[in-house]
Amino acid sequence: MRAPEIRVAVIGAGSWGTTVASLAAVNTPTTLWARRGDLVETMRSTRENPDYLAGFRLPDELEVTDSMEEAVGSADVLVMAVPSHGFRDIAAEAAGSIRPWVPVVSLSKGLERDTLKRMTEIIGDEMPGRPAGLMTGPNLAKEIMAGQPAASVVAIPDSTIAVELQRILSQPSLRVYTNPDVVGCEVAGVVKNVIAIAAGMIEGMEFGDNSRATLITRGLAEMSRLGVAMGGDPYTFAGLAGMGDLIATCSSSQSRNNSVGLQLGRGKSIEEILDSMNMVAEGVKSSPSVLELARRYGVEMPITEQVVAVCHEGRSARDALAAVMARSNKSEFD
Ligand SMILES: NC(=O)C1=CN([C@@H]2O[C@H](COP(=O)(O)OP(=O)(O)OC[C@H]3O[C@@H](n4cnc5c(N)ncnc54)[C@H](O)[C@@H]3O)[C@@H](O)[C@H]2O)C=CC1
Ligand SMILES: O=C(CO)COP(=O)(O)O
Repeated sequence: MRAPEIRVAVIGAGSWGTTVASLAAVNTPTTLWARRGDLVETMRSTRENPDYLAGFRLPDELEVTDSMEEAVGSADVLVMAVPSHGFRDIAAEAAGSIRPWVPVVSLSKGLERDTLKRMTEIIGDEMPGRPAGLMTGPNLAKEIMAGQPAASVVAIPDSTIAVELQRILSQPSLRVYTNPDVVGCEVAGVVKNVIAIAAGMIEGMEFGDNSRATLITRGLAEMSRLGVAMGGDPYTFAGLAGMGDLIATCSSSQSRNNSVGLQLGRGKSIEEILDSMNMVAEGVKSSPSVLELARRYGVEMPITEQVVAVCHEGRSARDALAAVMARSNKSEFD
């Protein structure tokens, strides 16, 4: 049953923003904001987002606009679906229209390049005083849009808001769990993209299941080390936001991060790969920021180190693999 009292605005009409707006629209009045007026016109007339989700019908209830004031001015919940590199500018723009009490939920799995800030920290800077949280988990947009069974996590400190967001975003095919650990969930979403690039490289070099399982497990160790050092709950990394999303992204040919890694593993240059994509692979830009955080918090992240070397310093995937394999002997839990 619809709950007309809560109005949702989703800012950013890429594949994930369009998907989450479509989920919410079935439960409650929802407006999707896109930067480009031509895309808004196309979505209105065809009920499809051909640039990012071709072939999927948008629910009739979903409203679309390119007016920030129209989308945000009357919203009771603001969902930010903009990639991390544009997040602050768009948050600042939305801040001009948002009402003072409205919770803000980030969907983005990246860090701000120069400040190393998480998206909820940017929300705190640009829209101070609003409750800030995120939605994350193993959620490849097209599978969610297709109604395949899956689960997500909503992380926000206020449990009343968390339960309301859970209600608005849930579907018969999507179970939404709550988790109060904002830092852990957010760090997990960022680091899994970096590890997924490495998983793609493994596949691109034509290694098999043992190699991928090793990479995922050691990637989880890196993610947990950094997340716990930053104040996250260790259990978060064994959950949907951590292990769940890591497995999905490291195993899926639909993942953009995995696909970048696959092509790197086959010997393509990073410039060539990025030039051919109209979508965002957050791990490329956030890997140096993750490494800087690791140094700041005094934790080792050897896989991340190699992803940075391949994506930004011209190292080959084979040399990167050789470097991690040649590390000194360790205990599994060091
Ligand atoms: N696609 C997916 O399956 C999932 C994506 N995410 C995260 O959601 C965030 C958004 O990604 P997608 O929706 O996949 O995007 P996308 O890759 O499908 O499309 C990019 C979107 O970002 C917009 N954009 C690009 N540069 C921008 C800028 N400088 N300022 C404002 N907008 C800009 C484009 O207009 C477009 O709407 C990312 O952080 C991603 O990690 C999270 C979960 C699932
Ligand atoms: O975050 C995602 C799945 O949970 C999407 O991953 P990619 O950005 O690599 O496509």
